[in-house]
Amino acid sequence: MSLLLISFSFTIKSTSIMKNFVFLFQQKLLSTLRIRNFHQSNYCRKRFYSSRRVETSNPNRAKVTINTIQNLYKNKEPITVLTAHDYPTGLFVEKAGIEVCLVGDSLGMVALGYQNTSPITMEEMLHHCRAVTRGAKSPFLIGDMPFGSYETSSTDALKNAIRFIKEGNMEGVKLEGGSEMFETIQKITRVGIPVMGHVGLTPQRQYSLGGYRIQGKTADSAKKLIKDAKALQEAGCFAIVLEAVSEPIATYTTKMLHIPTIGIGAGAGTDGQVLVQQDMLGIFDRFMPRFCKQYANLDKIVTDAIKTYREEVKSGIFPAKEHSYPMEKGEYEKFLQFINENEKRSNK
Ligand SMILES: Nc1nc(=O)c2c([nH]1)NC[C@@H]1CN(c3ccc(C(=O)N[C@@H](CCC(=O)O)C(=O)O)cc3)CN21
Ligand SMILES: CC(C)C(=O)C(=O)O
Repeated sequence: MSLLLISFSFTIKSTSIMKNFVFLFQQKLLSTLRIRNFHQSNYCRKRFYSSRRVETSNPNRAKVTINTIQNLYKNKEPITVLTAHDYPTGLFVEKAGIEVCLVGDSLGMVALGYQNTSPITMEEMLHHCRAVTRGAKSPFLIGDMPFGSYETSSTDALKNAIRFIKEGNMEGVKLEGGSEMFETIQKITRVGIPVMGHVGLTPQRQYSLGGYRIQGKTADSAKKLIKDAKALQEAGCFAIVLEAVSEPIATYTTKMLHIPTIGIGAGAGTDGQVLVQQDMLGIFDRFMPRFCKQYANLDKIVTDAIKTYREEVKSGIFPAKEHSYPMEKGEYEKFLQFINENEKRSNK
């Protein structure tokens, strides 16, 4: 028995010695690999990537979750939302510290040039959602359900909402409409997909609204808006966009609800604000709603830069020496000699 115990403890010891040995070996291997990787990456950068690297992520930002949004709301801190439609615009949202990134269907107009938001498809939206998430890592990500993807039945809506999560890498969806969307919103939120409601000016219904018209200007229209907002809250929305709504009614709705309202053209009384990125940067040529503040005139900056490039190519200023690649020393002479000899041979 004791012999058995001794041999048993010896086996344990020897396996633990073996384990230690393997561990040390792994550590050594890892450190060598790390050094190799370090050399390799430096080597790659120097030898193969002559382009300059730029900052691609924001390590100082914590991930924004639905809890962060609820905390902002509780603490009465305004919630900032901005649209993005691809990698660079997603990266701008990331770097500027915006809390919620909305891949809005307005991208159909501002990025794809459609006349309105009606034609954009699920496939187009998902393609843009994926691109945005490569740039916007920290913000809470909301995908906008396109016209026709959620109205036909609550099952269709749920299927498409799930596609936004699985194929678009989104964390929630937004859909337009009021009390008539109750069942649909319930169905989506019950499987754990956060839904952002959207009332007031609902651009997907522009034909029945008679165009992009401000809502909640009359008592009757205000009554309907309030009823709709309440229904969205009851259905389980975590927030509601109030678009182009008269300021008093947007403020009233905000006070009435216990979920945050995100305004666009709804005045200063909402819990957060959302703008279309191209509008506030001055790169959308079609219209500029009164509610939008233009924080930059990128159209002019970009067009001027491209004009200068064109002029410099025409006049020979670009490319300069620093934009060109030299050959290795003495190699061009060698090359010329080869050409000369070849010519002599073919002339014979
Ligand atoms: N680039 C862009 N920005 C947006 O804000 C936006 C889109 N696209 N596409 C979808 C909807 C359409 N939106 C719009 C478009 C125009 C007006 C507009 O011109 N409104 C008039 C007031 C009209 C009235 O008095 O009823 C204005 O002068 O602001 C408003 C909202 C908002 N959304
Ligand atoms: C304007 C915002 C709220 C939107 O719905 C969009 O960008 O499509």
